[in-house]
Amino acid sequence: MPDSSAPILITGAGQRVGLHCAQRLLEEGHRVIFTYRSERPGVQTLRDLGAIGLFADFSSEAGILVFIETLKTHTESLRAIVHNASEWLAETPDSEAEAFTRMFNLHMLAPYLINLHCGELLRRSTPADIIHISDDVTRKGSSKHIGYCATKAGLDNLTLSFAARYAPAIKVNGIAPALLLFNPDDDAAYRAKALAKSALGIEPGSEVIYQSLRYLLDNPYVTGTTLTVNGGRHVK
Ligand SMILES: NC(=O)C1=CN([C@@H]2O[C@H](COP(=O)(O)OP(=O)(O)OC[C@H]3O[C@@H](n4cnc5c(N)ncnc54)[C@H](OP(=O)(O)O)[C@@H]3O)[C@@H](O)[C@H]2O)C=CC1
Ligand SMILES: Nc1nc2c(c(=O)[nH]1)N=C([C@H](O)[C@@H](O)CO)CN2
Repeated sequence: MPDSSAPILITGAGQRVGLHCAQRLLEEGHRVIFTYRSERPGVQTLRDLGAIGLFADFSSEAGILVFIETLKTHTESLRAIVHNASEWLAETPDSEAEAFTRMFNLHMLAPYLINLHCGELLRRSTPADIIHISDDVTRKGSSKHIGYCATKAGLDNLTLSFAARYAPAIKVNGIAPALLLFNPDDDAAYRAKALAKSALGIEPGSEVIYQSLRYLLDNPYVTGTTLTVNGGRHVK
């Protein structure tokens, strides 16, 4: 059974992948602290399961720093930090810079500042992990989500730097998924096109990320690695 004394922090867990992973961590005996930006049914679900929910908006430096201070009033240690919160924004006319800045803050500045300011909380747990949820698309770039892809690529680089900085006390790894879950407004044509991009051709759902998370949490000899979970897009 995992050591349930130090909680796991997972960001953006009010829905979809984050909610699923938080629920699975709770099922397996971990204490969980999660962040949410919007009040959703999943937020109450996690509270009812005993998790601590903290509001956080990582779209600005101020919001990130306020969260860090709030977190430290709720725990003196952390088993792991899972940086899951994300926005998948395409380029839209006249809002390119605003969207880029939001995603830079969310995908890079928040993990950077949280990792730096919470290193001591992680050092009070053995083992200790940081896990960045990135995106397989960083392998080749994206013509339609340029800012998203660039900021996720920056997150991949943070994995390398923090792995070097925090070894051997804290393992730092990434998970780079391709399609996991469609969004409600994805039409049939989009869904067929997306499924055709991978060798395995499925919409796997959130459990494949929990399986990857479990592997990284349990394996004492993996750091500085980003796991590709992409259905074989790279061999298609
Ligand atoms: N879904 C997929 O197919 C794929 C997902 N990924 C990655 O996997 C992870 C999980 O994906 P998915 O579950 O679809 O993610 P979502 O798009 O559902 O986003 C997760 C959460 O991030 C939170 N969030 C967004 N912006 C902010 C912000 N400024 N401050 C704080 N929280 C914020 C949202 O909170 P709220 O709802 O409270 O506003 C949301 O619930 C993400 O990192 C994503 O990039 C990678 C490839 C494919
Ligand atoms: N924060 C999010 N990031 C991503 C999402 C999402 O819904 N939220 N979705 C995708 C797509 O599924 C893409 O992988 C399909 O090719 C990517 N990132």
